[in-house]
Amino acid sequence: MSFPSQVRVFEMSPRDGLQNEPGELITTAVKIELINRLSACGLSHIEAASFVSPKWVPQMGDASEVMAGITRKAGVTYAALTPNLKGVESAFAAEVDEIAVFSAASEAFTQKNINCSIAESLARFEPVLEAARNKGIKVRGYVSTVMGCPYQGDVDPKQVAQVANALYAMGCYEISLGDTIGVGTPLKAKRMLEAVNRDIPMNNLAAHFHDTYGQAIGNLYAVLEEGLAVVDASVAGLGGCPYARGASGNVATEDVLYLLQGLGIETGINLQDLINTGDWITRQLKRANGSKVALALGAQHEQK
Ligand SMILES: CC(C)(COP(=O)([O-])OP(=O)([O-])OC[C@H]1O[C@@H](n2cnc3c(N)ncnc32)[C@H](O)[C@@H]1OP(=O)([O-])[O-])[C@@H](O)C(=O)NCCC(=O)NCCSC(=O)C[C@@](C)(O)CC(=O)[O-]
Repeated sequence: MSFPSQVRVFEMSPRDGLQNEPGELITTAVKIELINRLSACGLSHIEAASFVSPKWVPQMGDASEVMAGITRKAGVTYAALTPNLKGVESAFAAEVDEIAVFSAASEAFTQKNINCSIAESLARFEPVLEAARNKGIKVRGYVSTVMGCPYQGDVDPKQVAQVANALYAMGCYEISLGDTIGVGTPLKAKRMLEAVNRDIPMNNLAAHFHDTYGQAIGNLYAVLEEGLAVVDASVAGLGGCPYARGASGNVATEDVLYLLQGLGIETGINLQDLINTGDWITRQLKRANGSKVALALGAQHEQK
Protein backbone atom coordinates (compact mmCIF):
# COMPACT_ATOMS: atom_id res chain seq x y z
CA MET A 1 0.00 0.00 0.00
CA SER A 2 1.00 3.64 -0.21
CA PHE A 3 0.11 6.89 1.49
CA PRO A 4 -3.14 8.57 0.41
CA SER A 5 -2.79 11.79 -1.60
CA GLN A 6 -5.40 13.53 0.53
CA VAL A 7 -6.45 13.11 4.13
CA ARG A 8 -9.67 14.33 5.75
CA VAL A 9 -9.15 15.49 9.30
CA PHE A 10 -12.23 15.14 11.52
CA GLU A 11 -11.92 17.62 14.39
CA MET A 12 -13.06 16.14 17.70
CA SER A 13 -12.21 18.82 20.26
CA PRO A 14 -15.69 20.35 20.82
CA ARG A 15 -17.05 16.89 21.66
CA ASP A 16 -14.36 14.35 22.59
CA GLY A 17 -12.10 17.17 23.72
CA LEU A 18 -14.52 18.82 26.13
CA GLN A 19 -16.85 16.00 27.27
CA ASN A 20 -14.59 14.94 30.11
CA GLU A 21 -13.28 18.31 31.25
CA PRO A 22 -13.28 18.26 35.05
CA GLY A 23 -14.51 21.08 37.24
CA GLU A 24 -17.04 23.70 36.24
CA LEU A 25 -19.22 23.38 33.18
CA ILE A 26 -17.62 25.00 30.16
CA THR A 27 -19.80 27.86 28.99
CA THR A 28 -21.82 27.55 25.81
CA ALA A 29 -20.15 30.73 24.53
CA VAL A 30 -16.68 29.16 24.77
CA LYS A 31 -17.86 26.05 22.92
CA ILE A 32 -19.41 28.16 20.18
CA GLU A 33 -16.29 30.26 19.79
CA LEU A 34 -14.11 27.14 19.65
CA ILE A 35 -16.21 25.67 16.84
CA ASN A 36 -16.20 28.95 14.89
CA ARG A 37 -12.45 29.29 15.27
CA LEU A 38 -11.96 25.69 14.09
CA SER A 39 -14.02 26.21 10.96
CA ALA A 40 -11.99 29.37 10.24
CA CYS A 41 -8.81 27.22 10.34
CA GLY A 42 -10.05 25.32 7.29
CA LEU A 43 -11.36 22.19 9.03
CA SER A 44 -14.19 20.72 6.96
CA HIS A 45 -15.51 18.21 9.53
CA ILE A 46 -16.17 19.13 13.14
CA GLU A 47 -17.83 16.97 15.78
CA ALA A 48 -19.59 19.84 17.46
CA ALA A 49 -21.75 18.24 20.15
CA SER A 50 -23.13 15.14 21.76
CA PHE A 51 -26.82 14.43 22.32
CA VAL A 52 -26.31 11.98 25.17
CA SER A 53 -27.82 11.93 28.63
CA PRO A 54 -26.65 15.03 30.57
CA LYS A 55 -26.72 12.84 33.68
CA TRP A 56 -24.00 10.73 32.11
CA VAL A 57 -21.99 13.49 30.46
CA PRO A 58 -22.84 16.88 32.00
CA GLN A 59 -20.37 18.84 29.84
CA MET A 60 -22.45 18.03 26.74
CA GLY A 61 -25.75 19.12 28.31
CA ASP A 62 -26.02 22.29 26.19
CA ALA A 63 -25.69 20.54 22.80
CA SER A 64 -28.82 22.19 21.35
CA GLU A 65 -27.72 25.67 22.43
CA VAL A 66 -24.26 25.10 20.98
CA MET A 67 -25.67 24.02 17.63
CA ALA A 68 -28.05 27.00 17.60
CA GLY A 69 -25.24 29.45 18.39
CA ILE A 70 -22.53 28.53 15.90
CA THR A 71 -21.96 30.37 12.65
CA ARG A 72 -22.24 27.70 10.01
CA LYS A 73 -19.58 27.96 7.38
CA ALA A 74 -20.50 26.69 3.92
CA GLY A 75 -18.92 23.34 3.14
CA VAL A 76 -18.34 22.41 6.77
CA THR A 77 -20.01 19.31 8.24
CA TYR A 78 -21.12 19.81 11.84
CA ALA A 79 -21.62 16.38 13.40
CA ALA A 80 -22.90 15.08 16.74
CA LEU A 81 -23.05 11.86 18.72
CA THR A 82 -26.45 10.24 19.15
CA PRO A 83 -26.64 7.08 21.28
CA ASN A 84 -30.37 6.48 20.79
CA LEU A 85 -33.55 7.79 19.19
CA LYS A 86 -33.97 10.45 21.86
CA GLY A 87 -30.58 11.83 20.89
CA VAL A 88 -31.47 11.65 17.21
CA GLU A 89 -34.65 13.67 17.70
CA SER A 90 -32.72 16.42 19.48
CA ALA A 91 -29.92 16.31 16.92
CA PHE A 92 -32.35 16.64 14.02
CA ALA A 93 -34.13 19.52 15.76
CA ALA A 94 -30.72 21.18 16.15
CA GLU A 95 -30.07 20.65 12.42
CA VAL A 96 -26.84 18.71 12.67
CA ASP A 97 -25.39 17.72 9.30
CA GLU A 98 -24.36 14.24 10.31
CA ILE A 99 -24.77 11.96 13.32
CA ALA A 100 -22.67 9.22 14.89
CA VAL A 101 -23.48 6.08 16.85
CA PHE A 102 -20.91 4.45 19.11
CA SER A 103 -20.24 0.99 20.41
CA ALA A 104 -17.07 -0.87 21.37
CA ALA A 105 -15.15 -4.04 20.70
CA SER A 106 -15.22 -4.82 24.41
CA GLU A 107 -18.33 -5.83 26.33
CA ALA A 108 -17.09 -4.33 29.58
CA PHE A 109 -16.45 -0.90 28.04
CA THR A 110 -19.81 -0.87 26.24
CA GLN A 111 -21.55 -1.62 29.51
CA LYS A 112 -19.74 1.24 31.33
CA ASN A 113 -20.11 3.71 28.47
CA ILE A 114 -23.67 3.21 27.28
CA ASN A 115 -25.12 0.84 29.86
CA CYS A 116 -25.85 -2.10 27.58
CA SER A 117 -24.20 -5.01 25.80
CA ILE A 118 -22.64 -4.73 22.35
CA ALA A 119 -25.59 -6.65 20.85
CA GLU A 120 -28.08 -4.37 22.62
CA SER A 121 -26.21 -1.29 21.40
CA LEU A 122 -26.38 -2.52 17.81
CA ALA A 123 -30.10 -3.23 18.15
CA ARG A 124 -30.57 0.26 19.59
CA PHE A 125 -28.82 1.77 16.56
CA GLU A 126 -31.16 0.15 14.00
CA PRO A 127 -33.96 2.71 14.49
CA VAL A 128 -31.33 5.48 14.65
CA LEU A 129 -30.00 4.46 11.24
CA GLU A 130 -33.53 4.17 9.89
CA ALA A 131 -34.44 7.66 11.10
CA ALA A 132 -31.28 9.05 9.54
CA ARG A 133 -31.95 7.26 6.24
CA ASN A 134 -35.47 8.71 6.14
CA LYS A 135 -34.05 12.18 6.66
CA GLY A 136 -31.13 11.70 4.25
CA ILE A 137 -28.53 12.21 6.98
CA LYS A 138 -25.25 10.33 7.04
CA VAL A 139 -24.30 8.23 10.06
CA ARG A 140 -20.79 7.55 11.25
CA GLY A 141 -20.09 4.53 13.45
CA TYR A 142 -17.48 4.40 16.19
CA VAL A 143 -15.87 1.27 17.56
CA SER A 144 -14.06 1.99 20.83
CA THR A 145 -11.30 0.00 22.52
CA VAL A 146 -9.93 -1.33 19.22
CA MET A 147 -6.47 -1.90 20.65
CA GLY A 148 -7.19 -2.48 24.31
CA CYS A 149 -9.82 -1.97 26.96
CA PRO A 150 -9.40 -0.36 30.39
CA TYR A 151 -11.51 -3.12 31.97
CA GLN A 152 -10.85 -6.20 29.85
CA GLY A 153 -7.24 -5.65 28.66
CA ASP A 154 -6.40 -7.14 25.26
CA VAL A 155 -8.94 -6.92 22.47
CA ASP A 156 -8.92 -9.38 19.58
CA PRO A 157 -8.83 -7.66 16.14
CA LYS A 158 -11.48 -10.20 15.03
CA GLN A 159 -13.85 -8.76 17.63
CA VAL A 160 -13.12 -5.24 16.33
CA ALA A 161 -13.87 -6.42 12.80
CA GLN A 162 -17.11 -8.04 13.91
CA VAL A 163 -18.50 -4.86 15.49
CA ALA A 164 -17.20 -2.70 12.63
CA ASN A 165 -18.87 -5.02 10.10
CA ALA A 166 -22.17 -4.86 11.96
CA LEU A 167 -22.13 -1.03 11.95
CA TYR A 168 -21.12 -0.94 8.29
CA ALA A 169 -23.82 -3.46 7.30
CA MET A 170 -26.36 -1.35 9.16
CA GLY A 171 -25.54 1.61 6.93
CA CYS A 172 -22.82 3.62 8.67
CA TYR A 173 -20.89 5.29 5.84
CA GLU A 174 -17.66 5.37 7.81
CA ILE A 175 -16.30 3.36 10.71
CA SER A 176 -14.02 5.23 13.06
CA LEU A 177 -11.64 2.94 14.92
CA GLY A 178 -11.06 4.23 18.44
CA ASP A 179 -7.95 3.45 20.43
CA THR A 180 -9.80 4.82 23.43
CA ILE A 181 -6.99 4.49 25.96
CA GLY A 182 -4.11 4.95 23.54
CA VAL A 183 -2.43 1.62 24.27
CA GLY A 184 -1.85 0.69 20.63
CA THR A 185 1.51 0.51 18.91
CA PRO A 186 2.16 0.78 15.15
CA LEU A 187 2.30 -2.96 14.47
CA LYS A 188 -0.85 -3.56 16.50
CA ALA A 189 -2.58 -0.72 14.63
CA LYS A 190 -1.63 -2.28 11.28
CA ARG A 191 -2.87 -5.74 12.31
CA MET A 192 -6.13 -4.34 13.65
CA LEU A 193 -6.68 -2.34 10.45
CA GLU A 194 -5.92 -5.39 8.30
CA ALA A 195 -8.59 -7.37 10.16
CA VAL A 196 -11.22 -4.67 9.66
CA ASN A 197 -10.20 -3.94 6.07
CA ARG A 198 -10.88 -7.55 5.08
CA ASP A 199 -14.57 -6.68 4.77
CA ILE A 200 -14.73 -2.87 4.85
CA PRO A 201 -13.06 -0.78 2.13
CA MET A 202 -10.24 1.50 3.30
CA ASN A 203 -12.20 4.53 2.01
CA ASN A 204 -14.84 3.81 4.66
CA LEU A 205 -12.47 3.67 7.63
CA ALA A 206 -11.10 6.34 9.95
CA ALA A 207 -8.47 6.34 12.70
CA HIS A 208 -9.46 7.75 16.09
CA PHE A 209 -6.33 7.43 18.17
CA HIS A 210 -5.74 8.76 21.66
CA ASP A 211 -2.22 9.67 22.69
CA THR A 212 -2.07 8.35 26.25
CA TYR A 213 1.17 6.44 25.68
CA GLY A 214 2.64 8.87 23.11
CA GLN A 215 2.08 6.35 20.30
CA ALA A 216 -0.65 8.07 18.32
CA ILE A 217 1.54 9.69 15.65
CA GLY A 218 3.43 6.42 15.11
CA ASN A 219 0.16 4.54 14.92
CA LEU A 220 -1.20 7.03 12.43
CA TYR A 221 1.89 6.73 10.26
CA ALA A 222 1.35 2.97 10.21
CA VAL A 223 -2.28 3.17 9.09
CA LEU A 224 -1.70 6.03 6.63
CA GLU A 225 0.93 3.83 5.01
CA GLU A 226 -1.82 1.25 4.51
CA GLY A 227 -3.90 3.85 2.67
CA LEU A 228 -6.27 5.00 5.39
CA ALA A 229 -7.29 8.58 4.64
CA VAL A 230 -9.49 9.89 7.48
CA VAL A 231 -8.00 10.94 10.81
CA ASP A 232 -9.85 12.08 13.94
CA ALA A 233 -7.92 14.57 16.04
CA SER A 234 -8.43 17.16 18.73
CA VAL A 235 -6.80 20.59 18.84
CA ALA A 236 -4.21 20.89 21.65
CA GLY A 237 -4.80 17.17 22.31
CA LEU A 238 -7.86 18.04 24.39
CA GLY A 239 -9.93 15.28 25.85
CA GLY A 240 -10.26 11.93 27.47
CA CYS A 241 -13.10 9.47 27.81
CA PRO A 242 -15.34 9.69 30.89
CA TYR A 243 -15.58 5.89 30.99
CA ALA A 244 -11.86 5.19 30.55
CA ARG A 245 -9.99 6.44 33.60
CA GLY A 246 -6.57 7.90 32.81
CA ALA A 247 -7.27 8.14 29.08
CA SER A 248 -5.76 11.29 27.62
CA GLY A 249 -7.03 13.22 24.65
CA ASN A 250 -7.12 12.43 20.98
CA VAL A 251 -3.90 12.96 19.11
CA ALA A 252 -3.42 16.73 18.73
CA THR A 253 -4.65 18.10 15.41
CA GLU A 254 -1.57 20.33 15.15
CA ASP A 255 0.70 17.26 15.43
CA VAL A 256 -1.31 15.37 12.82
CA LEU A 257 -1.09 18.32 10.45
CA TYR A 258 2.68 18.52 10.89
CA LEU A 259 2.96 14.79 10.13
CA LEU A 260 0.76 15.11 7.05
CA GLN A 261 2.66 18.15 5.78
CA GLY A 262 5.89 16.17 6.18
CA LEU A 263 4.40 13.43 4.03
CA GLY A 264 3.36 15.99 1.41
CA ILE A 265 -0.33 15.36 2.09
CA GLU A 266 -2.58 18.38 1.63
CA THR A 267 -5.48 19.07 3.99
CA GLY A 268 -6.48 22.69 3.41
CA ILE A 269 -6.01 23.46 7.10
CA ASN A 270 -3.87 26.38 8.29
CA LEU A 271 -1.39 25.15 10.89
CA GLN A 272 -0.66 28.51 12.50
CA ASP A 273 -4.38 29.32 12.86
CA LEU A 274 -4.83 25.91 14.46
CA ILE A 275 -1.96 26.52 16.86
CA ASN A 276 -3.52 29.84 17.84
CA THR A 277 -6.90 28.13 18.38
CA GLY A 278 -5.29 25.45 20.57
CA ASP A 279 -3.53 28.17 22.53
CA TRP A 280 -6.79 30.10 22.96
CA ILE A 281 -8.87 27.13 24.15
CA THR A 282 -6.21 25.85 26.56
CA ARG A 283 -6.06 29.31 28.12
CA GLN A 284 -9.87 29.32 28.42
CA LEU A 285 -9.76 25.93 30.15
CA LYS A 286 -6.62 26.79 32.14
CA ARG A 287 -4.96 23.57 31.10
CA ALA A 288 -1.69 22.63 29.43
CA ASN A 289 -1.42 22.43 25.66
CA GLY A 290 -1.02 18.76 24.65
CA SER A 291 0.35 19.50 21.19
CA LYS A 292 4.11 19.10 20.87
CA VAL A 293 4.07 21.00 17.57
CA ALA A 294 2.25 23.93 19.18
CA LEU A 295 4.83 24.02 21.94
CA ALA A 296 7.70 23.85 19.45
CA LEU A 297 6.41 26.44 17.01
CA GLY A 298 4.86 28.68 19.65
CA ALA A 299 1.54 30.40 19.50
CA GLN A 300 0.95 33.97 18.47
CA HIS A 301 -0.74 35.09 21.65
CA GLU A 302 -3.82 37.14 21.11
CA GLN A 303 -4.89 39.90 23.43
CA LYS A 304 -8.08 38.12 24.62
C1 LIG B 1 -26.90 5.77 26.25
C2 LIG B 1 -27.45 6.28 27.58
C3 LIG B 1 -28.45 7.39 27.34
C4 LIG B 1 -28.13 5.13 28.29
O1 LIG B 1 -28.40 5.50 29.62
P1 LIG B 1 -29.48 4.73 30.49
O2 LIG B 1 -29.45 5.32 31.86
O3 LIG B 1 -29.26 3.27 30.36
O4 LIG B 1 -30.76 5.09 29.64
P2 LIG B 1 -32.21 5.53 29.96
O5 LIG B 1 -32.94 5.37 28.65
O6 LIG B 1 -32.72 4.80 31.17
O7 LIG B 1 -32.10 7.08 30.27
C5 LIG B 1 -31.65 7.60 31.50
C6 LIG B 1 -31.98 9.08 31.55
O8 LIG B 1 -31.27 9.77 30.50
C7 LIG B 1 -32.20 10.38 29.60
N1 LIG B 1 -31.69 10.21 28.24
C8 LIG B 1 -31.56 9.04 27.58
N2 LIG B 1 -31.04 9.29 26.37
C9 LIG B 1 -30.87 10.62 26.28
C10 LIG B 1 -30.38 11.45 25.25
N3 LIG B 1 -29.95 10.95 24.08
N4 LIG B 1 -30.33 12.77 25.46
C11 LIG B 1 -30.74 13.29 26.64
N5 LIG B 1 -31.23 12.54 27.67
C12 LIG B 1 -31.28 11.22 27.46
C13 LIG B 1 -33.51 9.65 29.82
O9 LIG B 1 -34.59 10.47 29.44
C14 LIG B 1 -33.46 9.38 31.29
O10 LIG B 1 -33.78 10.58 31.99
P3 LIG B 1 -34.64 10.53 33.34
O11 LIG B 1 -35.90 9.85 32.98
O12 LIG B 1 -33.81 9.73 34.32
O13 LIG B 1 -34.76 11.97 33.70
C15 LIG B 1 -26.30 6.79 28.49
O14 LIG B 1 -25.51 5.70 28.83
C16 LIG B 1 -25.45 7.82 27.83
O15 LIG B 1 -25.91 8.91 27.53
N6 LIG B 1 -24.17 7.52 27.61
C17 LIG B 1 -23.28 8.44 26.96
C18 LIG B 1 -21.90 8.06 27.19
C19 LIG B 1 -20.98 8.98 26.44
O16 LIG B 1 -21.36 10.01 25.92
N7 LIG B 1 -19.69 8.60 26.39
C20 LIG B 1 -18.71 9.37 25.74
C21 LIG B 1 -18.83 9.32 24.26
S1 LIG B 1 -18.17 7.82 23.54
C22 LIG B 1 -16.49 8.15 23.42
O17 LIG B 1 -16.02 9.14 23.92
C23 LIG B 1 -15.65 7.22 22.60
C24 LIG B 1 -15.36 7.76 21.19
C25 LIG B 1 -16.63 7.86 20.36
O18 LIG B 1 -14.79 9.05 21.24
C26 LIG B 1 -14.41 6.80 20.48
C27 LIG B 1 -13.17 6.42 21.30
O19 LIG B 1 -12.37 7.29 21.67
O20 LIG B 1 -13.05 5.23 21.57
